[in-house]
Amino acid sequence: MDKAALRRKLIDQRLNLPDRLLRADALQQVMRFWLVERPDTVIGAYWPIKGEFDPLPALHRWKEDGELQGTPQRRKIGLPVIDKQRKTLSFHAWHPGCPMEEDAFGIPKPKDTELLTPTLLFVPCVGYGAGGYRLGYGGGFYDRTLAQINPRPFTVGLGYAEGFVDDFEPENHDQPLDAILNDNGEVWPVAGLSLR
Ligand SMILES: Nc1nc2c(c(=O)[nH]1)N(C=O)[C@@H](CNc1ccc(C(=O)N[C@@H](CCC(=O)O)C(=O)O)cc1)CN2
Ligand SMILES: Nc1ncnc2c1ncn2[C@@H]1O[C@H](COP(=O)(O)OP(=O)(O)OP(=O)(O)O)[C@@H](O)[C@H]1O
Repeated sequence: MDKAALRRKLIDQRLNLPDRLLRADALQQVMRFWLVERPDTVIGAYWPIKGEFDPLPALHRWKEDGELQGTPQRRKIGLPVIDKQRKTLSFHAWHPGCPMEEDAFGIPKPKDTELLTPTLLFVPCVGYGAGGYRLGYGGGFYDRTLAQINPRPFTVGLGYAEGFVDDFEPENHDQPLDAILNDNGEVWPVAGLSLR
């Protein structure tokens, strides 16, 4: 199957997931437990489209949990803003109810908020495979951004279990993710397997 057809199949399957609410709930739980071990105070995420898992409720709670730490911690959430010339992403502060506008793809993005430097990025996956490789919508935005960004944030793919592609073949420009979480838990890196 070519990449475009695989993309269509996976998006269609995701839009028609019968038990998406249960799965979304499970993945939010997985995210929240996973985040407990992390030192980050600035996290980049995304505004969900096309049946993507919504990471924002769990992140908003993570942000509020920051205030409850022994020493209260100011935590920030960023959403992607497309740089049209460079075809890369930058991340701008978001909080519920903050002013938004639509980007070139009709996706809401924060309007004129602070530019952030996330140390952790949650990356939406249409599909994903062994080795932390992911399939996106084909814009190459994350690949291009990750190829240039310095220092590189820790990257964590998010997707439902259905998005796993058994025989996914990465291309040269594909940037592998450091971890992948789905509704069953952390599925990459695989415990006991160390390639890097
Ligand atoms: N929620 C979310 N926001 C995101 C991304 C993402 O993957 N998810 N992006 C991650 O990069 C960037 C936007 N990238 C996008 C790239 C293409 C399309 C899109 O709709 N493309 C057309 C044509 C695709 C094709 O040529 O096959 C389409 O799907 O109809 C949407 C967003 C930034 N924001
Ligand atoms: N580092 C890079 N520099 C220049 N072009 C790149 C780079 N990485 C990827 N591209 C280009 O981006 C295009 C799309 O790549 P690909 O199909 O892997 O996107 P994707 O990962 O599905 O999309 P996205 O990252 O936007 O979700 C490819 O044609 C590729 O040539």
